[in-house]
Amino acid sequence: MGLSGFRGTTPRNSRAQVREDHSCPGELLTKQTPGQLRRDAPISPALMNSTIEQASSWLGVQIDAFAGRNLLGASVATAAVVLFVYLLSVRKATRLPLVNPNRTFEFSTSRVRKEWLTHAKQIIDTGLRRFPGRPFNMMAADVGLTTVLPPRFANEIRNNPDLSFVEFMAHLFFSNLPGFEPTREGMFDNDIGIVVIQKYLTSLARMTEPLSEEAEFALHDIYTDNEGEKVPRVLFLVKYFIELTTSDIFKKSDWHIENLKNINLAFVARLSSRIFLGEELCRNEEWLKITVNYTVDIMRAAEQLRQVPGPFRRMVHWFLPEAKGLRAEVRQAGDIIRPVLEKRRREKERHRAQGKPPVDYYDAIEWFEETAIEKGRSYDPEVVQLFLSTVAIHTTSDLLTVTLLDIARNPDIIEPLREEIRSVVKDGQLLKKGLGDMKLMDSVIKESLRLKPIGIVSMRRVATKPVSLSDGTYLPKGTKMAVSSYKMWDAETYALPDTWDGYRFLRMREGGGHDVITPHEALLVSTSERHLGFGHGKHACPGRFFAASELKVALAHILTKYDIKLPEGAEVKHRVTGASFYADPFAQLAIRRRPGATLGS
Ligand code: HEM
Repeated sequence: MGLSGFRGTTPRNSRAQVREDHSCPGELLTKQTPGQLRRDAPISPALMNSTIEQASSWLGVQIDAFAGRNLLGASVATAAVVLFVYLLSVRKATRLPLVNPNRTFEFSTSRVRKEWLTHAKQIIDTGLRRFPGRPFNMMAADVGLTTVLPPRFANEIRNNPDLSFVEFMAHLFFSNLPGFEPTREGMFDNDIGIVVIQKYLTSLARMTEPLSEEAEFALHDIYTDNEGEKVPRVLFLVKYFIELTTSDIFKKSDWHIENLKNINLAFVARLSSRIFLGEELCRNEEWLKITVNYTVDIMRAAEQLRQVPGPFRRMVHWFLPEAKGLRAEVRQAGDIIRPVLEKRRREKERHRAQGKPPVDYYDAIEWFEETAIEKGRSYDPEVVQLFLSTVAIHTTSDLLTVTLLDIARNPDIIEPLREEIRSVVKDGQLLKKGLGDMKLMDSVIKESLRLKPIGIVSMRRVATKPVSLSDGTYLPKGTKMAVSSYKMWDAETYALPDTWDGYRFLRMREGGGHDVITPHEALLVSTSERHLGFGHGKHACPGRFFAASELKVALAHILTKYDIKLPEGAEVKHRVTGASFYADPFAQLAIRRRPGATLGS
């Protein structure tokens, strides 16, 4: 994709630019100057190919190419030098103890990797216990050998320009393959995706009203106005008759039970889409399906591709059903978004010609367009929108689910929360200032994120240059690393760390409590090594301000309009898979519309 001279939306046929040569897959990703990344520039093989598998596949391709020209001897010598340098760096990296090594005579890491998927938390806990306060290595199923840093290193590494989130993501997903483009979008400092989040999705004053309006509509559709059990009409009549004639054996239940994760995904997709795509598209069923499914599908496709040896991935992805599905979703997203964008462009043109002021659209379709014009670059509207979907929808709905479950398990907090909501809603309206004044709600969400962040580690990075830590640990170029999140559950940091306490961060904010956090750190959007729920430092989540507002709007509507409780005997079991930590996908919530209730009533 050319970067000079704005050419509007990238034409369809130029979207999937797959390089057909056999050069190192890492060539598409590199640093331009410290802190400023760009694509399309060459990169040394050793930088990206940090696993033996990738290094040997790259060498294999080079040898084939040279052999064809009778230069086998020279290429083998070159290969030997590259391999030697590579092995040297691996040796240095492996000087750190490995917490989950292979058994004797076990030559493949497949058992260890499988075990990591189901027991990563225990593996990391073992490492933290065996090597207290010191970095150690673990073999991870997703990106291979990973150095785990204790939380005390979070501050030290947080703004290090030689530790790249970009390259970590490139390892995790296959960003250079068609269908995966959205995972590439946010990776570069000058990408319009990041710019739009930082510039527009942080100015929340105008956003509160449309979010709140959409919450009203979406709850009606998704949480429903149902004040009673969903019963087929005929059965209902039978029941009604029996009720009239007998006692209350069939007494109509006024609660309905829902899979919380599913309804929250649908709800958050609606709210987010209102801001990302505007009123016209935010209720488009096809789009809503894609915005929810694409993230899950990309994970599945990446998982499948990880099973394929490096050199074959560029070919295999064309036939892999999961990767085909991704390409179809990107195409469909384009079919939905491009006509709207084109219509707006024509309208702008007409207004310009007639000397009228442009229509004031307030959504990310418009912000991407403006930012692309400012930067003089072309872009794919569906790719940038799917980028937003991947970073925003599942993360936010996961936290909404966890928070609602925590509230349902601690029902004493419901009335104080409703009281707070009542105090900030003015004339039935929720404004940005009101969100800021929801201090108990802020504390409640932060507490739920503390106990169940999206990962058991945070700040996953790749070293783009050798890095030495303050304790003398040497991290060679290519080292993949993560910071342990254990301080979020540590008794030295938080009193009764395993207990959900909705008031915890409110007390800290007001300067009380025994916990060692400063009042500023107690805010939901603040990050620190003691709360890595949104990461920390240069790559801390830039969408957290938007997410915090969206969650407060969502919860204000839900809690004032619905009664909620856990179904009888229900147990909530959040899940850890590898380094990811998910809200219980089967958790159910009993919901009942509060008759006549409106926002803030
Ligand atoms: C409750 C919801 C969310 C949670 C828990 C969450 C969490 C995170 C975490 C843990 C990181 C990694 C930070 C690091 O490694 O230091 C991250 C990165 C990121 N998040 Fe979020 N996030 C949420 C919502 C959002 C939303 C709504 C957006 C966009 C609108 C967003 C955009 C991003 C982006 C673009 C990055 C990468 C930052 C970079 O490359 O520098 N997130 N998020």
